[in-house]
Amino acid sequence: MLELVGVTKRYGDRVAVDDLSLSVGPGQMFGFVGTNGAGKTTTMRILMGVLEQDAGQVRWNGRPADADARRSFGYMPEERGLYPKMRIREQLVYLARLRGTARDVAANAVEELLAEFGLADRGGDRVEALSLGNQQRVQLAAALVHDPAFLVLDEPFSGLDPVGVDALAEILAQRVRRGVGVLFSSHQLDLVERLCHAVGIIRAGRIVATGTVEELRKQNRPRRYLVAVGAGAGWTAAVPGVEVVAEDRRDDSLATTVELAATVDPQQLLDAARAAGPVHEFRPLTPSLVDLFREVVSEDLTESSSHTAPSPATQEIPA
Ligand SMILES: Nc1ncnc2c1ncn2[C@@H]1O[C@H](COP(=O)(O)OP(=O)(O)OP(=O)(O)O)[C@@H](O)[C@H]1O
Repeated sequence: MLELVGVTKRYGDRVAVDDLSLSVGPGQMFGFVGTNGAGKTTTMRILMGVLEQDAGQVRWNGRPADADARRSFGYMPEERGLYPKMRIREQLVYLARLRGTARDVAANAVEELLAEFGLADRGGDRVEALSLGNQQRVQLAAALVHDPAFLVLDEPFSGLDPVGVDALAEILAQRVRRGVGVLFSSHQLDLVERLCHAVGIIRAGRIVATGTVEELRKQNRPRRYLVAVGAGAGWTAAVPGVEVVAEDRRDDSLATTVELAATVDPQQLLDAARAAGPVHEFRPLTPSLVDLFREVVSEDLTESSSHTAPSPATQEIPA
């Protein structure tokens, strides 16, 4: 189990990570999402010991994470870090050896990984001879080469084509099935929603929502329904606590998106719709992670910016 407890990091006056806590269990895939400059990379660097936090703690299996613990982690840093002139096979063996893997074990692991990543015939090439997407695969292989117990991946899917995304997702899923915990950042929210057991949304250095996507949907969120009725507008007035969010005129009906107050039973809404005219469609609207993300990152921006000390030259603008 990996835990961050109350981690805070400042760069001068700027609070990049603010009292951040999260945990990722064994065999859990955790998606770390947030707007540009929200603090994801800083958090991951602290997790790996590349940066030191000003307050808080990184814990691994119930104890403060030390160098040994971190050696058992696999890391794909934002700045990447392959040697462009070095041959791929040689480089991966070297990185595994740095992490304490015996030479023959490393050599076998590298051959397996090259095959897994579809690079079996490129092992003798220099990194710089590969396409960017393939360099990315080698970078991921480098994070996996010492059979890590935990993976920290900064934007591992960026730059991969859809086939590469699926291949990497499967490689990670295999590790997860073997009990490896994975924390990765991504701006590809559809992918995060598809792959992750849990997500954490970070805004201005703080976790503003965390849990499964299903849990995030339920957290204090008004329920929305789409109702298409062969009648004019205004029928929703019959049910107190129903607010019309959008209306869309169709050939045979008016499709109304409504938000229900907690007191409203959706059956009342259906009854009112049927009383108004023939009901062509009636369904709850499930927000995607993109919808949830937009909601939580756009809430209370005035409050979120108040704990940073903005400098006009460097201030990030939340999306
Ligand atoms: N070395 C540094 N010196 C000063 N400020 C920094 C430094 N590194 C990061 N920051 C600031 O800390 C904040 C968090 O940055 P960080 O790179 O962790 O965000 P991020 O969520 O990874 O963003 P992105 O999605 O764009 O990669 C930003 O405001 C950034 O400008």
